[in-house]
Amino acid sequence: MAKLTIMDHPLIQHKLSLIRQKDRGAKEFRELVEEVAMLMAYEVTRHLPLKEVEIETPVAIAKTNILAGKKLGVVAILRAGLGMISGFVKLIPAAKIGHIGIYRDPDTLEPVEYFSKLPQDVADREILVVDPMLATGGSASAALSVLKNKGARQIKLVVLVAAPEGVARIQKDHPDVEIFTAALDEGLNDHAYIIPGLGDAGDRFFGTK
Ligand SMILES: O=c1ccn([C@@H]2O[C@H](COP(=O)(O)O)[C@@H](O)[C@H]2O)c(=O)[nH]1
Ligand SMILES: O=P(O)(O)OP(=O)(O)O
Ligand SMILES: [Mg+2]
Repeated sequence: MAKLTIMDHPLIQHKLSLIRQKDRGAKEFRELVEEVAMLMAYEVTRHLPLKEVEIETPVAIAKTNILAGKKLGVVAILRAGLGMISGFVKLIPAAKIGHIGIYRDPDTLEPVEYFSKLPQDVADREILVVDPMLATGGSASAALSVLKNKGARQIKLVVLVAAPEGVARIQKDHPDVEIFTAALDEGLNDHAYIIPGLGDAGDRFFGTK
């Protein structure tokens, strides 16, 4: 079963509380999502392999560590996932970026795919899929299937807020995909919005409602 990690770093928790507040304007919302995404990128890359190299400091030769060069990709589920990309890329500038466009049909709540553009070598990269909200899990499950159909095998899912229903869906459909979230909320309302959640992340980020 997919492992679930709740990122309880105090800075992540504090900033998420600010993001959740309904009167938070789009400007601050965007800034905070970027900051939290950066902190999450820091946590989710803890396992990256290092290699020892020799460098010359102003004082002496030092044996020290650098990243071993594992290839990474960050894939945003549009639109809301776009908001997390800049935070990830600030910490992992060499990562390639992919986009998968999915919206939820407002009546059926089923995911509707409308776009996909991924790095060509997606199968050779560790892929970090980002979307602020994991509600029913339909969107993330569909995005993970798109990636697997293109050959991706090492995938992690990174969200700001998850509902237990969404976690269960990913653990059932994609038991190999580790999930990272800043919060595990109570559940879903009748329109499949996360309670208490933060509303529609895409609309809040882009100011479309
Ligand atoms: O509270 C919410 C719930 C969902 N979203 C948006 O929907 C998808 C995820 O929904 P699933 O039911 O898991 O498919 C996510 O991409 C968000 O864009 C939301 O913003 N707020
Ligand atoms: O999942 P949705 O329908 O909320 O899509 P978007 O991220 O474009 O708001
Ligand atoms: Mg939306």
